[in-house]
Amino acid sequence: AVAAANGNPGVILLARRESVVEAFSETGRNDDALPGIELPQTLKMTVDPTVLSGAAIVLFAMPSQAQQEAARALSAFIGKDADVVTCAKGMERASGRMLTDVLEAELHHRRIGVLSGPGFASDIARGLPTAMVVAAADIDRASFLAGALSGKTFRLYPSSDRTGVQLGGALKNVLAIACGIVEGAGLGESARAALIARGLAEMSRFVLAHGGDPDTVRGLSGLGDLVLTATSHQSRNLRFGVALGQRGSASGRAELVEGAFAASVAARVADGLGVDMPITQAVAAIIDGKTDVTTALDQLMSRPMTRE
Ligand SMILES: NC(=O)C1=CN([C@@H]2O[C@H](COP(=O)(O)OP(=O)(O)OC[C@H]3O[C@@H](n4cnc5c(N)ncnc54)[C@H](OP(=O)(O)O)[C@@H]3O)[C@@H](O)[C@H]2O)C=CC1
Ligand SMILES: O=C(CO)COP(=O)(O)O
Repeated sequence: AVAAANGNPGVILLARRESVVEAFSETGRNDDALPGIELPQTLKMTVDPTVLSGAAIVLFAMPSQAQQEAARALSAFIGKDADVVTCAKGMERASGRMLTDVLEAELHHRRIGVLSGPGFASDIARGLPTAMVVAAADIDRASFLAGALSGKTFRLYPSSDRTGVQLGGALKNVLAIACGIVEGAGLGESARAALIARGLAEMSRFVLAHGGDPDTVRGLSGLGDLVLTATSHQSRNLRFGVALGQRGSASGRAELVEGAFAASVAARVADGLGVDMPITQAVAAIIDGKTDVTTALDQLMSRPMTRE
């Protein structure tokens, strides 16, 4: 929607359900996803995947665990010269792969980018000021994407560190859950600040182990998104964590909580790589029902002292 609002001609939203397209043509809105928000009149919507063949930029905006399935289903329709950009914040649960690796494996020979950073969909769609980052292996491609998608209220910074940008987005969700747990359990705002700072150190180590730039997570994707989702109740990850902290242990979730997937994937991958990620490990153990909040906190606080 923001790409259409920014004056790009021919922006098409490919929906899965005919009912979404019908509702949009009647109301000019998609109340399922963005209740009450008027979408740009220049936006077109369809369920016909053949529209992808003419697209120069294809944004993959479905949840992380659906990206492979969607790529497989849509691969034949996407042109060979298209830039395909994942907007999801996660890692593939079964394999532990980064989403750029998932898309590269499915969409041979297309350029795969990443869009991430602090921005609630409803804020962006309402035209509130937002700054995010778009990464491509080639910085010139990232600059092209930033120029094509940015507008007066939506500012994209180009980056060539796809690894740092996407892992920042995936891991901040885990830390937002941790901050929610701290809030729900009434552990205080000092504890939240400590989690943000130590969580950022975990992110850096994980990014470095994947060959990315550890400094990337101090930018919009990473610190920026963590500040947003660790403090705003608009965040589904934060709200999920608050409920966990109030109950003391895990139970079901009604909406998409990407960090609940990312916690166990990142914990498993970190174990395999020998990367120290105590907060992520604790969140994964609480969600998987292997420990409770009180025990996890005791373990975090009794870890051997190390230099910051
Ligand atoms: N919401 C937000 O504020 C932000 C979200 N993100 C990230 O974007 C990603 C999507 O989040 P969000 O939009 O909130 O999630 P939603 O659960 O709202 O899903 C988004 C869309 O994905 C579609 N979808 C689900 N499964 C599939 C599939 N297998 N194939 C094709 N399409 C599918 C859904 O279609 P249908 O409607 O038919 O179910 C829906 O239209 C997440 O990784 C999230 O972290 C990033 C920044 C901000
Ligand atoms: O990533 C987001 C904003 O940057 C959205 O966060 P939630 O998925 O926690 O709602």
